[in-house]
Amino acid sequence: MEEDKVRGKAEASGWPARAWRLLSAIRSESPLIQCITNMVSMDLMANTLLSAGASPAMIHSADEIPDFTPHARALCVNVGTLSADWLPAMKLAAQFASQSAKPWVLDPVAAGASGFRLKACLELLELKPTVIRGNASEVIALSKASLGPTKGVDSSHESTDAVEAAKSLAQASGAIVAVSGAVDIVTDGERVVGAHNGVPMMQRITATGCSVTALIAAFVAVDPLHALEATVSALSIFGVAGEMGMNLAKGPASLRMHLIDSLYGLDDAVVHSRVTITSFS
Ligand SMILES: Nc1ncnc2c1ncn2[C@@H]1O[C@H](COP(=O)(O)OP(=O)(O)OP(=O)(O)O)[C@@H](O)[C@H]1O
Ligand SMILES: Cc1ncsc1CCO
Ligand SMILES: [Mg+2]
Repeated sequence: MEEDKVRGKAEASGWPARAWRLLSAIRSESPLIQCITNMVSMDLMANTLLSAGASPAMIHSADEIPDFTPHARALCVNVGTLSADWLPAMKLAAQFASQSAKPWVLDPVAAGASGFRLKACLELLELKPTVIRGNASEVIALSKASLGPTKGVDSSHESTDAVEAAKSLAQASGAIVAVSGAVDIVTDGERVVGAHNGVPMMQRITATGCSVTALIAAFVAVDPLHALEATVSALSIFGVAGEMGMNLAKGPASLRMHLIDSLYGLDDAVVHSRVTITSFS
């Protein structure tokens, strides 16, 4: 009943139509998305982008960035398996994106887990990401610029614990900040919007967070002037794919497969009936 009310409110706001329009734009335009990401996530991230209709390229060598990055419609930078030799390429690609006013999205994986990682994330923040997407612990660590109680790449907090941290990070950085969790929170520092889709089993598949960050890059690529709306749409669509996939899954491994199939097969009717996005302020 409560859920019906939330869905009704979301429907009235036009979010499902917007999410469907953006997914359709990705399918028709097939934007090229450059991903510099961790080694765990490469496969799921590339397959997530392909199943949504985008064109992924996992190109991370600094030697290639001057030639390649100008051709990408958006860039995704993820520090999950960071080492000192990868950081300069991440920065170079972010600089190219920023200079050419192309959207780029930062995933600050385990930002509070070590001083090296936190410093790297803070340096990347200086290069003005369009969107930052992390779990609650990552957003809290980045917002406070301090090491945190950490379970490594997994969150020790709920997304709703990180609303104030997300708002202050958005204000300080100028980026849209997204916090994934049971409710995905998205803010520009003033407005706060939530996407209520997804299933808890998505946390049991490694790199679903990384993959939705890349999906955000694809959504922002097709609507760069509305980064908040594109970000929350991507999170909701990925969550809907998880919900549809869960209907067929027996556990995390089959959910991984069915989530990708469901993302590929999403249609107007499913998007309109399931996308649940509400404003918090
Ligand atoms: N309790 C939950 N209920 C519904 N969906 C969830 C829940 N927790 C996470 N999700 C969804 O799972 C996806 C991954 O979010 P999560 O917060 O686990 O990212 P993450 O910690 O960065 O993951 P990773 O580092 O493995 O990539 C998001 O799409 C999010 O909406
Ligand atoms: C498990 C893991 N370790 C470093 S990155 C990564 C993928 C999820 O963030
Ligand atoms: Mg993550």
